[in-house]
Amino acid sequence: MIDTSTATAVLRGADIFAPGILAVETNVNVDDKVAIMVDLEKKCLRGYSEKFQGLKFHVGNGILKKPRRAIFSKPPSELSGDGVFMVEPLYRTCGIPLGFSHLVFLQNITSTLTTRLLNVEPNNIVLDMCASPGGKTVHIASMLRGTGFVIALDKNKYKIDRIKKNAQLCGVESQVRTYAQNATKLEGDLKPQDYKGLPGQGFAANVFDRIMLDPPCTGFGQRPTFSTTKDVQEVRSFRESQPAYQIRLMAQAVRLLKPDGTLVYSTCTLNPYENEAVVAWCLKNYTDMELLTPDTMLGGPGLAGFGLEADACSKVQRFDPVNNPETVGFFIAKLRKIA
Ligand SMILES: C[S@@+](CC[C@H](N)C(=O)[O-])C[C@H]1O[C@@H](n2cnc3c(N)ncnc32)[C@H](O)[C@@H]1O
Repeated sequence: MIDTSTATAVLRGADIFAPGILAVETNVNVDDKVAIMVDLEKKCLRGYSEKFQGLKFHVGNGILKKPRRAIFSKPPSELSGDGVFMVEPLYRTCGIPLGFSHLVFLQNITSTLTTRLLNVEPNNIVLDMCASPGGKTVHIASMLRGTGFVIALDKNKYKIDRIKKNAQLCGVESQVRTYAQNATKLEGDLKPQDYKGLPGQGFAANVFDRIMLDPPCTGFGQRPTFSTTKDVQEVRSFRESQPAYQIRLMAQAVRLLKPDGTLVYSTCTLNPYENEAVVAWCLKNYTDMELLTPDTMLGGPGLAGFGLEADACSKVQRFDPVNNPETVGFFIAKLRKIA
C-alpha cells in the first residue's frame, strides 16, 4: 500500500521511494513482484502487515527493493532510497534518464505552449509574476538566447531556491533574477534593471516587454492525481465569487506591461471564474488591453456565460479532459496592451 501523493507520482512515471510505502504483507521479500495499491481513504496505518481491506486502487506492479523491516523500522523522515521499482505501471510515462536532466525539462504541453505564446524576443525584459518552481521561467530564459533577462517572483521565500536550482540545471541562471516578493504589491518607481527586491521597492508602470501571469489557482485541471488539499468551502468560494486574488495580480500585470507588450495569463484549473471571468474583468476595466488570437491554437474555445463575447471565447484556449482525455485541464489567454 502506498499513500496518495506517492501514487500520483507513480502515475506520472516515478518509482516508489521508501517513505511513501504504508504497508507490506509479511510474506513478501526483496526482489518479489508486488501489486501496488493506493490507500484512497488515508486509513491504512503505517507498518500494517495484513492485506488491507479499505478502499484502494491498483496503480501497477513493481519489484520490492527494500526489506519490510528496513522500511518500517524508522520514521519516514529518516528513510531514503527506492522501495519499489515499477515494472508494470498503469501508465507509461517517459522519464528523463540520469545525465540528461540539464538538457531536458519535462513539462506538460500546455505549459510549454503558454510560454511560447509570449513570443519572447532577444533583449526582452520579462516578468514572471508567480514563478516557482520555475518551469516557465527557464523556458523564457532559454528563449532570450543570452540577451535580456527575466525577473522571476514568488511570494514564498522557500520556493525561490527551486527557481534558482532549475535555472542552474538548465544553464540559464545568468538570464534569471529571482526575488521573494508578493506580486500583488509591486507599485513603485524602479526600472527592472535597478530592482533589487528590497523591502518597499516596486516597479514603475509600463516597464516590461513580456509578462507571464500563472497565478495560484484551484488546480482542478491537474491530473493524474489522487488527492486534493481543497476543502468544500474553498471550492465553493471559487465557484460563487470572482476570485479577487487573481484579479489583483492581473491589475498589477496590466500596469507593468509596456504598450505593445504581451501578457499571457494561464491557470491549471477548469473553473471559469478563475479563467474566462478574469480575462473578461481585464477587458472591461482596461480599454487599452486586447485579446489576441494565439499563433498556435491547441485548446478549445472559452466557456460562454462568464463575461466573454463569442469572438473573445474563440481567442482563449480551454483544455478540458472531458473532451480530450489526452490533456490536463488548463486555460490560456494572450493579451496585448494597445500602444
Ligand atoms: C501555479 S504556481 C506557478 C508555476 C510556475 N509558473 C511554473 O511554471 O513553474 C503559482 C505560484 O504562485 C506563487 N504565489 C502565490 N501568491 C503569490 C503572490 N501574491 N505573488 C507571487 N507569487 C505568488 C505560489 O507560491 C506558487 O509557487
